[in-house]
Amino acid sequence: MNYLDGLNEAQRNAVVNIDGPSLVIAGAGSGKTRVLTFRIAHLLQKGAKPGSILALTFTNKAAKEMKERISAIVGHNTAKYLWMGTFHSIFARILRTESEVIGFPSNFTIYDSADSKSLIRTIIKDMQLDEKTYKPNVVASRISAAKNSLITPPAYQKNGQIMEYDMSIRMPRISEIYKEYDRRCFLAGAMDFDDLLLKTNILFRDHKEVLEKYQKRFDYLLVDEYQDTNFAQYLIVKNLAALHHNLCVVGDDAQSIYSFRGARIENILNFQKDYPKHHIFKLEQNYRSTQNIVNAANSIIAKNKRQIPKNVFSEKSHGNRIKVFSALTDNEEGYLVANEISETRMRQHYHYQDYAILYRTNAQSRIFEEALRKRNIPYKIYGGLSFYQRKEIKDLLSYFRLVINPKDNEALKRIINYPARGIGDTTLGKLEQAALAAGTSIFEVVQRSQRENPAGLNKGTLSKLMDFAGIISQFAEMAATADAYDLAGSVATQTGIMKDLYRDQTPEGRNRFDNIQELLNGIQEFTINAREEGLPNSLANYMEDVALLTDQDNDKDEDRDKVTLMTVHSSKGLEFKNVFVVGLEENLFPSAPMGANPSIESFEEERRLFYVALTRAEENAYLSYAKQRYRWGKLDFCNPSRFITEIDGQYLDIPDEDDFNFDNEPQAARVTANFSKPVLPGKRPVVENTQAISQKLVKLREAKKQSQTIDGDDPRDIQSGMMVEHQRFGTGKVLQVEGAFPNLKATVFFQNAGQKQLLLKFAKLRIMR
Ligand SMILES: Nc1ncnc2c1ncn2[C@@H]1O[C@H](COP(=O)(O)OP(=O)(O)OP(=O)(O)O)[C@@H](O)[C@H]1O
Ligand SMILES: [Mg+2]
Repeated sequence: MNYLDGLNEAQRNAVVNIDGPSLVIAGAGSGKTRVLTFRIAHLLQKGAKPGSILALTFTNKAAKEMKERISAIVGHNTAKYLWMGTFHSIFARILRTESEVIGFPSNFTIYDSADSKSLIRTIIKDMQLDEKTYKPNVVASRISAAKNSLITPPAYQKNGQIMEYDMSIRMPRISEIYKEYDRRCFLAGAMDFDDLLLKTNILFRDHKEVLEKYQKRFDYLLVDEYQDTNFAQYLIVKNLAALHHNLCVVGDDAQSIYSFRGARIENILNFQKDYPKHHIFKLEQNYRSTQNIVNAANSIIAKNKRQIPKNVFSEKSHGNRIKVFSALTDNEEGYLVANEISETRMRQHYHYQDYAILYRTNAQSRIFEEALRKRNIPYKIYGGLSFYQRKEIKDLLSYFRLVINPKDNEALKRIINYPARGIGDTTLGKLEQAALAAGTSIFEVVQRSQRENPAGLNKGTLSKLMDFAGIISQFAEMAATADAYDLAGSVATQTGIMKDLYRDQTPEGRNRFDNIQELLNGIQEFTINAREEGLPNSLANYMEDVALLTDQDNDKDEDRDKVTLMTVHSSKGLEFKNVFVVGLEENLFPSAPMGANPSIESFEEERRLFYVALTRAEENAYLSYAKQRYRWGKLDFCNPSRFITEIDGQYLDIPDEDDFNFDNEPQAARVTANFSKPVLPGKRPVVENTQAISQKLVKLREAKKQSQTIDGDDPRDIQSGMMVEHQRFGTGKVLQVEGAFPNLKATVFFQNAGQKQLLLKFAKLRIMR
């Protein structure tokens, strides 16, 4: 079959018109990524060289899948030469080749966000600022935002608006921290994630010959998820495409969800201005989801003011309505979801991998993990603390980093005394200060110590430092010839890390040991694969892959048939047969408005995020919320999210439908009307109004539940010490009853479900006599 047969007419047009700038703008699931994939295959069929095509995707996984599909059409030996990956991985690769002209070694380290924060914290301390005022997280995100807008330290200092803002948040010295941070990264031969884009821009700006080389190399540029590019990315693409103008971008303004990381929806809106001679392609048919899901998603995104009008329809079956789960507690929400997975999997022969649970914040995963574990449902989590961020893994990786780039100060600080070799914090502090004073790296000072002793250390310490420098140098020598696996294995054993972990026979200790084994297995696999592909297989090459992993990327083969747990942000571009969008409560999703005057933009972004979540579903979508939830260590009473009420009621399956009163919609309409008006300073009509409505809904439902009092005993009869039975949690003992009727609250310890706080009027407890 010809590959073009797998496309509809609009898609085919977008694939075969290969010359000049093209914009493919279309709703979720309409085949944008497919068009991009087939367009590349088509270019290759028309004789373009694979090495002249650059495709930028949002995750490495997306790039890999795209490459596999293209391989299936044109053959692996052609496809393997394509330049395909995330912005960060592609430009890291280019920087490795070109970095020397901007003063960085080609083996520069990529600092992850933990390294960046740790360095920022050190600088705050060295500047004798208070960490309570200068919160490292806030400083880090200010620096990151500046970099994504291509604002260098000198420009930062000169920018009145920025400086004023920093004053207003009482951190007037962020500009100095930024400057020092930049200097120390440079001394350490390190770039953080944002630098990969910033330094590429600097490279192209200051070295026209380098820019020209890549402009000539890439005849064709393609970008997926263009709506989430930031200014730094936008400018790189614009510069690279300036010679041939063969730039094809695909995106959906309704799915722009990364403004907090500097993404600019304008990039897609301005494409037409930037390239007056462009072609525009609109795709309208959604191939992913049932009609019910597509219609529901359309009904909610229509409420956003700022958008390019789009028509999206599905010709798949009508499908089921979207089920809404209303849970009493966050624990019950977990239970309901796990239960539904078990039941539908059995009944409809789904696999575990056909399910995804999507939440707004990583912290919500725990409840679902517990619920799934109780039912023996296998799952995998994306994001959060990844495998590579675990202490033992980071320790070993820090050795690798130091061996590859001895200037890497953050790595050195982590392992100079691990395993313990008697080099204390005071010594390290002295070394670091000596390095800063001399404008060099800590390792350099360590090496010089024997001759010059610049840090003024005693003999015993000096000899320990020499031993340390000796091992690192020995590995560095080995690195010149050894492959990744041999070198990694030597480091793990000869440093004593393996022995140290082996000695700890507690379950956690064994777990750590296993993790290191797992890491080494991964390195072995990398080494073998690279050798088979004829690609470089040094430890430096392996580390490059690890440094550039994104949230979606830590997928392993053994993870195949598992339920997926991830944030909505990381679900972008993916699809699952069954999707649970959970935690749909005001102030959670949509998240709590920021600052005193929440902007319309930020609400609209939350709505786009919800649109992304809903449109991941192919066959069934579920929405759930809890009325009580533990957040920040205390029990909160929650209102259902406005997003539930904003969906046209005909697409929903709500347990007690009349509570939500969709046929009679003046209230919901009022919410929308207010929503589109600017929010006046000091007034928050949007928030108050919806909350009032949500509260009303909850009250209506509560009243109804009370009038039904199924089975449960009168809450007033329940006393501490009694054995009680709960419909779902089973048998438990009442530990405490507090509050006044009708709002009596009990703490109950359930044999199988653990300790729970329950509002007795909902809990329907039966006293066991
Ligand atoms: N013409 C077609 N025939 C059959 N299946 C198609 C066709 N076009 C797209 N699909 C399928 O529809 C699904 C959605 O396509 P794709 O992921 O490319 O959409 P998208 O527009 O990139 O979505 P998103 O906005 O979520 O990134 C995929 O499973 C894809 O294979
Ligand atoms: Mg896509």
